[in-house]
Amino acid sequence: MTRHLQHENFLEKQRQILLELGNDITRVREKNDLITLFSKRIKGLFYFTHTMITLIDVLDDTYKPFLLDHESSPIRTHPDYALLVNARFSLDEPFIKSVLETDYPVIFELEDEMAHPQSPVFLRANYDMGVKQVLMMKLMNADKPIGFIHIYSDRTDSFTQDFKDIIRRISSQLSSAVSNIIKNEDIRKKEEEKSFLLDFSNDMTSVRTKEDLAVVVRTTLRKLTPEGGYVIRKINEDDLTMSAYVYDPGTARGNPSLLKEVLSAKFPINDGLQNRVLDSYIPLLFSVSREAERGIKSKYLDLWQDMGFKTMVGIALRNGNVNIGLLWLSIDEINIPILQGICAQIAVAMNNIMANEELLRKQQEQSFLLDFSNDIAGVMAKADLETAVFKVLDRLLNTKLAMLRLIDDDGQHLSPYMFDKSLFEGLVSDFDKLSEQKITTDEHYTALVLKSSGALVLNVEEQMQTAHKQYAALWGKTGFKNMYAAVLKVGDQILGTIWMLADHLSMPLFKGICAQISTAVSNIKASEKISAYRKRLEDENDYLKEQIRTIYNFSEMIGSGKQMQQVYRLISLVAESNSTVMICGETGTGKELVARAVHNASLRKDKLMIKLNCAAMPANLIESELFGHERGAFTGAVERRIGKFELANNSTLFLDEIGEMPMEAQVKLLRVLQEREMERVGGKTTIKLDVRVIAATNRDLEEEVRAGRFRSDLFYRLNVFPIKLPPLRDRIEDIDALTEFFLSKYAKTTGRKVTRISPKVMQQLRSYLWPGNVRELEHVMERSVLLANDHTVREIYLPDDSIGSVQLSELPGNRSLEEVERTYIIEVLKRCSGKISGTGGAAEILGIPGNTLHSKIKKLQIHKADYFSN
Ligand SMILES: Nc1ncnc2c1ncn2[C@@H]1O[C@H](COP(=O)(O)OP(=O)(O)OP(=O)(O)O)[C@@H](O)[C@H]1O
Repeated sequence: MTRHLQHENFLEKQRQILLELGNDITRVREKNDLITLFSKRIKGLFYFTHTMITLIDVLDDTYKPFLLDHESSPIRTHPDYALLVNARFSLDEPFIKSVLETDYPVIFELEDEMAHPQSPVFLRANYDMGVKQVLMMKLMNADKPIGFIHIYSDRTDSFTQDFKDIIRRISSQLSSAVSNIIKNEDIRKKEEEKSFLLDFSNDMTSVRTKEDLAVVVRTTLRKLTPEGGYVIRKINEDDLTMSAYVYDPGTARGNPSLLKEVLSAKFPINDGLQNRVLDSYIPLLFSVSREAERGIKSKYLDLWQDMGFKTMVGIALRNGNVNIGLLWLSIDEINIPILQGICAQIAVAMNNIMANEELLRKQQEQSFLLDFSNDIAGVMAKADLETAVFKVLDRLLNTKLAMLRLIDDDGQHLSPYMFDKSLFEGLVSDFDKLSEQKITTDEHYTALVLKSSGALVLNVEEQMQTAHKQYAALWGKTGFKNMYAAVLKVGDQILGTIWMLADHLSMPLFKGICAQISTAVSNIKASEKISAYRKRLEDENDYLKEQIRTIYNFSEMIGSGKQMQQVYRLISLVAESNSTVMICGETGTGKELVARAVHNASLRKDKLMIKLNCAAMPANLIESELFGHERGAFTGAVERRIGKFELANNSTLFLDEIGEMPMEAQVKLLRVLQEREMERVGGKTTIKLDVRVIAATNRDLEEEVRAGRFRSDLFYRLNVFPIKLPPLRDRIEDIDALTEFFLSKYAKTTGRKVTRISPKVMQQLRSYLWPGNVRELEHVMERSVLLANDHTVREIYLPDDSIGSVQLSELPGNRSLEEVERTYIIEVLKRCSGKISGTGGAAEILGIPGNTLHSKIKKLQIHKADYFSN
């Protein structure tokens, strides 16, 4: 075959191969097919060992392997092969620059290149594996270099002019094929990103809690970086620091105590690293070692180094424009859209979780406060408050009552009221002494809390650095981080201050607890005041009872004559029984005294005897007086009133002047005496009674019964144990003793030193008839003591000397007592010009109540004509 023919054949073959290569290139879908097909076809024409296509990255002025002809590459057994495949090579060195400068293929002898240290390392690897030459040509797209085709040969004469021509001719086809592959890869990558984010977004819809979030984020990030670790840090309430929120150290193994420390620490936002992430709108990639070299001292950097994380990407987590935290992820390569997509969704989820947590916290706080309010509602004593407070603090966990101080009555001082003794046990030797101290409202911390809006929180460590560290030093010893203080007040009234130690306490919860303690303290104080007041009343009551007992002492009944001896005997007999006693006797004979003597000698003596004067009550009121009434029982009954019967329950009811009781009331009284129970007027409930009744009258009740003015059945009910008191004129033997008794009694009460009575006066006293009985004698003596000029009573002032003496001298021995009384009353009435009661009235002179005089007038049938006639 001629040379020419040979050449023609070669050209034909070349055309054929180039045509096939063109077809191949248009069909290529898988990027590595391109290089293998290319190699195969070209190898049909020329000799070479292997080829490679590298791509330029304009972002960092590098180029990196893109398509590799693995199978035929002699360097695939080279120890650095794996590194080289993933390496990036600088565009800023003479070797590659010479390729970029020309539109033609360039051939290099590797032997020569080994002399240039700047030449890319892949040349050295090829050289090491016996490669001698390399043909390089840039690949262009739209007038811009996008990469290079490398063809290597282990011979020195492979790259002939024909070879170079062919490469130059197919370079544009190769370029567009590479561009297409890049475009396709881009599209596929975007689709993958989309479906990745879609999957993530689907997973995120089920996230409700921090724990859910941790699971979804871990699964997703593992897909991006199977071995990487991450931490999501949340900005703390102080807006100055960040703490770990959700994390996963990945497969890295680090120092566990360092990990624990970093996870529980608060890191300042402005640490030179985190602030850069928060300020950036795109994810930032950091080299851990470079940042450490730059002088960033954060502990988490030490941890990353310890865990072997080389590069970390930081992405801000934002809600709208507000930073809420950041994500640190250990990863080598960053895919900005994916990371931004993930972080946007994490931020939304975190926001929802935090809102949920806040809602839950509020609900928990409310139910907590409700429980506390139930516990504290009925508290009326300090001990109960103490129990309730310690119980609530126990439930709060790690919160202690350091001190509750109350403002003294002077408004200037505060005294300790309550505190947790166990808190300071063993910390201060003389805490008891310290806790007893009163402080003033000017004391630094007290003034601080009083000036506050109601509550404040003090950082113990910070306070220990201040000039006022006396208390802070003590707080510091307890180990708690914060002191929570509040003013205890109800309305505008400040009651005191409260101090609680805790590491963390929700302010709304603390305020809620303090408000309830305030109410309880105020209730306790009020209740203590009421108790003190009641105690005083009880003491006064005891004193009064004692007084009454002394005044009306059984033993102070004067008179030891035969008749009075009999009376005493009857009193002793009946006292201890519960029998109804009926005391009869003229006015002033001492019926009430006897009634009290019976009561005081009875088992009911510790209770007050209740007295009702039946004559002094209008008939229409006596019923309500006896039985009480309900509100609205009748016009004027504006509120419920307790009647004498109810008051006398378990004691004695003394019904004085029973003979004057109106008939209607007599019926009601009878019913109570029979049934021992009653209802209030207008009331529906029956009240059981245990009342001992003592009645007294100066009327002849049997006569009253006969005359139809007193119910016989009631009379028999009352007249169970009658005691009849003799008139004074029938027991002249007692007059001396009584006179002596009243003399000393009134000398004492008036402060006059009157000690004796002249024999003349004594004689007068003995001979007087004493219509007003002992009461009259008592009054006479009271007046006489006041009028005496020296130590001796030399004159007495009887109502009217003339009456007494005249009557005495004129008294015929055969007149009945009634007649004498009648004459005497008529005389007195005459002197008073018919005036019966009131000042200067006959009743006053006679020393008897007006009603008694009225009854006597009626009984003795004294008519106006008798005393108005002359
Ligand atoms: N035996 C006595 N010893 C000392 N004081 C007496 C004695 N009897 C009566 N008195 C005194 O006389 C006064 C009148 O007594 P009291 O009120 O008990 O009489 P009364 O019979 O109930 O009178 P009236 O029927 O008017 O109610 C009282 O101050 C009482 O202390």
